[in-house]
Amino acid sequence: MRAALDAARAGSPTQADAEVLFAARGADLDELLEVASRMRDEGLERRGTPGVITYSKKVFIPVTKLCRDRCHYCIFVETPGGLARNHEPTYLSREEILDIAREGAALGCKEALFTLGDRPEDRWKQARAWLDEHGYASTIDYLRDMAQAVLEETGLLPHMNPGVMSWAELQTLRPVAPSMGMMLETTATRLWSEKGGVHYGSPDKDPALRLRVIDDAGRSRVPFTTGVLLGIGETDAERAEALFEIRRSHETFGHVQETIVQNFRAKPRTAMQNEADLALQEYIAAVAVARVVMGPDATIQAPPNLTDQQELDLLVRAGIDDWGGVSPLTPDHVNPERPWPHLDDLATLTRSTGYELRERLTAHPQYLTERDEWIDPRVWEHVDALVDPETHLADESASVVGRPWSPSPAVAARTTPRSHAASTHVDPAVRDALDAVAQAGPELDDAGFVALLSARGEQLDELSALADARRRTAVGDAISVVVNRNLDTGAVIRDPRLLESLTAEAVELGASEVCLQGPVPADAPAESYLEIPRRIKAVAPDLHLHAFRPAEVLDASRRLGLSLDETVAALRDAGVDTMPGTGARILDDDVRSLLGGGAETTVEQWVASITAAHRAGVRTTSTMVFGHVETLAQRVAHLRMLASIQDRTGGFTEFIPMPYVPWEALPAVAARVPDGPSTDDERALHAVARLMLAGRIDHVQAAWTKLGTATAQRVLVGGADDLGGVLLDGDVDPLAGAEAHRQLTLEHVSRLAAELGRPVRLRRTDYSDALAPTGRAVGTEAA
Ligand SMILES: O=c1nc2n(C[C@H](O)[C@H](O)[C@H](O)CO)c3cc(O)ccc3cc-2c(=O)[nH]1
Ligand SMILES: C[C@H]1O[C@@H](n2cnc3c(N)ncnc32)[C@H](O)[C@@H]1O
Ligand code: MET
Ligand code: SF4
Repeated sequence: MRAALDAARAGSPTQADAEVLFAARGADLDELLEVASRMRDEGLERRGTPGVITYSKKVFIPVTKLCRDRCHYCIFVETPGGLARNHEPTYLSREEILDIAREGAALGCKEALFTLGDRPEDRWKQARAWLDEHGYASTIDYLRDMAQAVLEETGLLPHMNPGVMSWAELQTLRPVAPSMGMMLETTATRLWSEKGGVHYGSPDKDPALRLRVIDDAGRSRVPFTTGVLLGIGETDAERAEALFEIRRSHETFGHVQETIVQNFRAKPRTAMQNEADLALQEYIAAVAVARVVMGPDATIQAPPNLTDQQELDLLVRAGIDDWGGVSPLTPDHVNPERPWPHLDDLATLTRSTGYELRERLTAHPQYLTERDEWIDPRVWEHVDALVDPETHLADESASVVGRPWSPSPAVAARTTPRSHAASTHVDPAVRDALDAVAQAGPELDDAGFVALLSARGEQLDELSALADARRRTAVGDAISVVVNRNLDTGAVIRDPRLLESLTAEAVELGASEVCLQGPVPADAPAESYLEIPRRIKAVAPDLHLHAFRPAEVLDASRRLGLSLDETVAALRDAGVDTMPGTGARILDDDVRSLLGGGAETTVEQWVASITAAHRAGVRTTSTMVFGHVETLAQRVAHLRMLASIQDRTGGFTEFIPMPYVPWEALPAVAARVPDGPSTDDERALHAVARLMLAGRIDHVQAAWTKLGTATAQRVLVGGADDLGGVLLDGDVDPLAGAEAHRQLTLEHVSRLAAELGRPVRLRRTDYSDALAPTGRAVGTEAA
């Protein structure tokens, strides 16, 4: 205990320290509280809000109480029979939802908390029937529509808490909600997998699945609320593990805006009705442990209705800086027997502990100051209307009224007033380059293109518009997409039957392409490079095979003892149709060695294998990874090099700009370069690529797995024309592809295009038209 307290004081408790600290009592607990308090104060000081404890004035909207899970502690969940007995609806109607939100707005509430059961349509035919009757494919689709209605009709900001969300569902909800959340609850898998555990029989409570949702929210740049639920059968070691998992995800993605430490309250009529509530000392210690694990810059939230009022001061001593959502109107439907304290009482109580109660918005200040990255442009205007521009907390005097919601992120971004400085920022070099490129197109000199890459504000909008016009002339208005699946070369070699079943499934799902990623492992025969394509073609002769990057072509050439030309010809004859031109990074050897730690192919090698492919009649994509250590001039030089290869070979099908993503980089690189490029940078690069490559490479792809779908849409109206592949996961082995879990459905693609007022074109890998797939799963998302 002594060592653990010292480690906490020094700001570096290990997971083992944390485990010990949960048991602090008496003088040890006093010391822990003091350390946690000090840490919280240090963080508040750094954020410029010393002595402030926040809350969000909210209404609670229980959209549906049906749920496919059956958590033993939950009193919120209902069966269709139970709903009928209570005269409660299957889903709250649009009018019921708007009534709650309107009444909340009148009381000054600024958050609409949508909390509901997980995917009820998968378990209850009544839920499925209700959605069908109202024209919704899923609960999540209904939720998106209702959040949009709340924004338009009332101005409240939605916070989404619908349980487990897929990557695509996160993308679906992001345009209507500045923040979302899902409690991790616990990492104790046994509570889920073993009979008798509180999560037994609840598919959405698999800790591995929940951790993936939390990570996916980070990848999607969604300000995210999560936390632990204590007292449901977990041990101190498991509590420590859960907190460290939340910390790990936040250290990777930077998105955990608050960590809730929620104490289980025993409920009547649940399987756990006879379990004791968590003892006060134990709970207080756990809150303090959460603070010392998450650190001074984190927000630690404890709900003020789950602890008795006369004991709330202990939570403040334990290091919280937030009370979460508090409602002057609606009950906490998850804990309906525990009313929230009156806001005046909460303010008085907070003041008596030496702190000031202040209202915040559903997204926390640090995410609102970087709204381009964290907040979808479609809710900027709604957020701007309620935020205090100094503190980025709530403007408590703002009037909460509905505002129009534009389906297009590009339109929303253009029409939301920018700060004065941003919109009037005029760079004379950019002005000259814009004028020149409008005349000269790709003939503009390098310095001109470098200037364009730094365009911002209205000048960036002008650049995007120029590129958009050039795109329209080159390829028309359709947004193209290919139905494909990724396969990991190593995975299909390790399991000898996987390749055939994944290929057959791809055909059945309606894919026109499979893409093999990664090298043949060193301990497998080099001939696998030829055998895998042959086996794929034996199962599916019409499937397009997109396989082997330059790094793999080089590896195959070395191991097969063939020249590059011979290698490519052999791969082609074995069934390879086209090759991914990935691994180009920035075509500059200094930059490459900085990024790859020496393991990277050289520029010469990359170019040699690409041009060998082109000579053999095998077309390739071309790529770039930007926004790390390279200069703007190096970006321009990279594009020039691709253009000159294309002038010689004509072998590139498209250009795919990929923003640098720190969490996919080598740890040493991520430590050096902790952030990816800004959205402005991404828009400028796509526009410049379109202008520089005009007449040479017709297609510029929006890499949605890396950009996120909102930024993908913005670059699709700023030079790009293609969405790449939908990346089906399938059911046989959903983890078989490198970008597993990040899949688009064709429905989702249609919606993204429709929001931009553009048609979709299904293409094959070579950009010829593809037949509409008849596959069973392309239109719907695998659950
Ligand atoms: O009233 C409640 N609000 C809950 N909230 C909402 C929370 O009070 C606020 O809405 C957030 O702090 C955002 O402002 C949650 C939000 C999440 O993202 C995840 C879990 C919860 C849990 C609860 C809860 O049990 N009761
Ligand atoms: C909204 C959040 O509330 C938590 N939750 C659900 N039931 C209870 C309960 N009886 N006591 C405390 N928290 C609960 C879950 O973790 C859920 O994610
Ligand atoms: N069902 C979701 C979950 O458990 C939402 C909160 S519980 C009512 O995460
Ligand atoms: S806690 Fe959430 S997932 Fe579990 S039964 Fe209740 S509503 Fe469903």
